[in-house]
Amino acid sequence: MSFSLYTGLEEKQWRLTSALLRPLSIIQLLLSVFVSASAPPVPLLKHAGGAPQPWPIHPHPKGQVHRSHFPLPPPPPHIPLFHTRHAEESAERPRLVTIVRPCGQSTLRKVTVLLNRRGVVSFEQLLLDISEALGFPRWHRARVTRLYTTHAREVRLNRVCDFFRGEVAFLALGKARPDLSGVQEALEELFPEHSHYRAEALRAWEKRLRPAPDRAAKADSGYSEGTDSSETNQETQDKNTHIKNHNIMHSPHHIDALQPENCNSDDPKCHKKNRKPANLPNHLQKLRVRGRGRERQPSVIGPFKHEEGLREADIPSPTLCENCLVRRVKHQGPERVNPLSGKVPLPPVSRKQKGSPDTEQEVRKVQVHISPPPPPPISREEEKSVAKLQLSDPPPDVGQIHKDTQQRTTFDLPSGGSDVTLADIERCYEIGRLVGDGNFAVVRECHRRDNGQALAVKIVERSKLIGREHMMQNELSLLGSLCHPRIVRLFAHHHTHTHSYLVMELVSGGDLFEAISERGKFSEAEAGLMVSDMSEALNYIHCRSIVHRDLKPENLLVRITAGICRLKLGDFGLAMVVTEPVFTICGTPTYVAPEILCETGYGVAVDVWALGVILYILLCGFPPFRSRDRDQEELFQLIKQGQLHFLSPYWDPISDDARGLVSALLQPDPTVRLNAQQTLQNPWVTVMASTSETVTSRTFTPPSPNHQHNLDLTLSLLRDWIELFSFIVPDNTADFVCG
Ligand SMILES: Nc1ncnc2c1ncn2[C@@H]1O[C@H](COP(=O)(O)OP(=O)(O)OP(=O)(O)O)[C@@H](O)[C@H]1O
Repeated sequence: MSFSLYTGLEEKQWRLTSALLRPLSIIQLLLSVFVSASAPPVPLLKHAGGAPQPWPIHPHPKGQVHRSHFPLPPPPPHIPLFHTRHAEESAERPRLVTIVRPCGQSTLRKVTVLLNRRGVVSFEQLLLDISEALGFPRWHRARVTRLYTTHAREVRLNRVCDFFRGEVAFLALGKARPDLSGVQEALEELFPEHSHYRAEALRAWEKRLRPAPDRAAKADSGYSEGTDSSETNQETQDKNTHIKNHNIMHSPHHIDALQPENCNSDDPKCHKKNRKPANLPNHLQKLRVRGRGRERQPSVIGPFKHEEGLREADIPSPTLCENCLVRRVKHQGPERVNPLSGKVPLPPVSRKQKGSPDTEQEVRKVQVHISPPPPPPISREEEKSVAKLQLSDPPPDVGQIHKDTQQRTTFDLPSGGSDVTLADIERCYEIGRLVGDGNFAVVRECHRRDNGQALAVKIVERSKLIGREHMMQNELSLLGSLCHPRIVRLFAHHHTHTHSYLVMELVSGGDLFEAISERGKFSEAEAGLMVSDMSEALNYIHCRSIVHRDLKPENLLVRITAGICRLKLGDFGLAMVVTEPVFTICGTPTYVAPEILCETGYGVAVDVWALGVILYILLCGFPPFRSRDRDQEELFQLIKQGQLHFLSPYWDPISDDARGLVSALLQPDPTVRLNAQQTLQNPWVTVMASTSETVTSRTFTPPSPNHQHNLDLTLSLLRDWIELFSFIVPDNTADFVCG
């Protein structure tokens, strides 16, 4: 789902909204207001439908980069960078973090704190504050001197951001080497119901705490008694454990990082995957991918510009269990004992606040929770739902579906309400690595336990949808009713008390946003094929009077065939059936059509506008409408004016036909704009698409038994390929996008 405009809201607003509905949030709100008093207020814009909707009129002063916003081309000074908030990924967003301190023979200690990045003055201070929160003042010999992720990765000086990313649980250690049983106990405390996850984490700890027969091996273990071990040890570790290092550096998910067997280091696919984790925060993705060997525009980096030493793999990602942790913390009423912390979250502990008597009082109030409350008994209803889940129809094979697009599969699974538990879902699906995340959901690869079929599961935290439940319903009812090769298939959906799980076709090539981030721009042939794919999908839904309303690269999933991107449309959170003009303002700023902004009523043509914006980006690497000062109001003015410029030199090599199509799609008047079917039939699209498809299919010509013949054929195809592309895009290799 996407609520980019709806929910480009400031943290405080979101918390305010949520707080009306959840008692704990009121406390969180107060805490976050307390810690982020410097954040500017954001006005609410009147929602066309009547209800006020949050609308981020002012750009975020910290310059955070929204995933929907591409890094803009650096050379011409008149092309600016612009950003909006991305509250979920914001490092400025206060984080609820649970920290457990294994204490050897004595009982472990645990605390959940609400931390704000802005309040952290230094890493040392953070350690001291956490230590104090756990009941170990700075003079105590058992004070906290090291912090580790649950998978044994040390949080170090230059990785303070780990604390403000997806990880929500950490282990705090002192100078003494911890024993494995203590760690195990801590993990049990954190993840009582997730034995598999615990086992993974424990394996990582076993490696980390491996006995050190000599100095080198000790360094390799990553834990030493010294205080300056981290960097040196890490370096040694990097050198000594090649495979592990390979995975740690590049794995998109730290569970993978601990499973070198999952990745064959000789497999180029594996290398590619590892090179750019799908779950990397967007601004860092851009930073890493596009910054290779170039000077970067500092503002692109946003709040992370001071963390240049950061590595991709250093960014942890949330895990299923950790999501559950967040969920649990969030859903406890303040009067109830928090199963993780034993108390409601504390305000951030920082040097700034430490002096204030209030904060110190809060810190002293920390009560250490030793044992988790017993799990709630499984009700009869839940038992029934397990049975239903297990007896449900299996999702059909994806290939089969596309052979027969008429085929419909019904899933007699519980939907709506709290019908199943996470344990039920885990019994049916093995939920694995993160493949993507959005504002409201994380998407993970999963496998059906009965037949091993690989699928994707989109996990939506329901609390994030408060007041927007209809968005989920849209996705379920509309996407569930569609069956087209260019549209991601929804197979089933399950709902627990707190989360919704949408089981979908797995599209393993990432999304178009990542592809653009990696490639910068595409040849006309590739762009033409992608436009053809998008138009097919749009034509299919528009014929059913469905408007997507959030067509953007993030919602286009990629399947790479012979190096060529084929697209599938996903995320129908904003989709709706349109029978008369719609006035609701929604979408994503870069792609929003002028008629949406003008509030004159709109229809399916808004998707075609977005298609035009995407085509423009595909061909040159930056969007057609850009605000010089990252001012969203200005951006909207530019969109409404609809004056299109094909900037030189970026557009110089691009054909008139391509430009013509861009202009026809970006017609401010929707009645003059091409529709999806006309786009599909556009001569440039048909030629480019067939060119790309021909090259793809020729590349896949079945090999002849004659090896030499095969070799010749490959070489000739390669020559064709090079000639073809150098003819279409003479400067195809030039990469001028945002270095
Ligand atoms: N079926 C799938 N297979 C593989 N990856 C997927 C799939 N569906 C989604 N993803 C990945 O997960 C990301 C987030 O998914 P999605 O856009 O549906 O979430 P969201 O929270 O609704 O997003 P938004 O930020 O637009 O609201 C996508 O950008 C994509 O990279």
